[in-house]
Amino acid sequence: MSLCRVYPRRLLLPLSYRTFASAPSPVFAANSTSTRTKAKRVLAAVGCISVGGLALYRTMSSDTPAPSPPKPTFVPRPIVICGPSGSGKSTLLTRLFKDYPTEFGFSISHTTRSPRPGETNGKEYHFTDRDSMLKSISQNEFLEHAEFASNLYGTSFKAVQSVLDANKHVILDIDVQGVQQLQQAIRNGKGFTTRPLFIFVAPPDVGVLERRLRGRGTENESSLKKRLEAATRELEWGLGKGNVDVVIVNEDVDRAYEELKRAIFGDNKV
Ligand SMILES: Nc1ncnc2c1ncn2[C@@H]1O[C@H](COP(=O)(O)OP(=O)(O)OP(=O)(O)O)[C@@H](O)[C@H]1O
Repeated sequence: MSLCRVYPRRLLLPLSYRTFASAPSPVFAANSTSTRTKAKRVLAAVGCISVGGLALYRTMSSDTPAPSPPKPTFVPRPIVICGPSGSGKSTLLTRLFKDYPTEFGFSISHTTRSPRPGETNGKEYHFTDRDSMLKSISQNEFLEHAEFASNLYGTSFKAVQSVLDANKHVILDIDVQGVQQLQQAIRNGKGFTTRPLFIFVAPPDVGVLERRLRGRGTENESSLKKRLEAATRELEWGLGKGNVDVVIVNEDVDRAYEELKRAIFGDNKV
């Protein structure tokens, strides 16, 4: 289903680098009653209404007070950032959260990987063990989950909800497998609906990616190899036509950050 058939143009965010040729339909999966209930809460909070199994973003009503400048104005919408490990997602998001502390909230993923030096449980990730995570997944507590470099990663409904409860636009930093899973569920049209903005952050090339990952000093040779192998597949997918809404090539970080803001705010960025 074409995105533009579902959404009147005025409801779409301004995007740079649009690749809408086969953009996923804006349907959000929920596969159990309890999951559907949670999904309903999530969707209600992001300002979506369900129309015939599809979602339309609620526009600002006329009595909604206009945001006072210089704050950016944009339709509330989940933002999904993905891209190879080391491409610079965290670097860009750290800037965004610093510059817009009240607008955005990070959906804190769960992972079974060990914390890196400086990471705190409940801040960068909810660090957990495989058995607990598998149990939660089987109880439909996760919006998406995937295995990457021998560790599980996932986004719980609760993590998304807690950002929405704080009245912030939710940002998900998830790996490509998680995005593919989310998009597949969306295409299956199982139930409740929302359509995130999908942004792919790419390195200039894999050689640069390797140097950055080595420079970060967080990987051993084995995990580095897995990340680089995955990167090749992920790049093929991310740069493929229509898989995401926006591609940002992070060569110069300042320029990449400008592109990120343009993708999110259009021309309304401060
Ligand atoms: N444009 C850039 N130029 C040079 N170095 C960069 C640039 N962007 C990011 N880096 C550096 O590259 C390394 C990887 O960046 P970052 O940790 O943000 O990647 P990531 O995509 O969040 O990785 P992961 O998915 O593994 O968390 C960091 O050391 C960061 O400082």
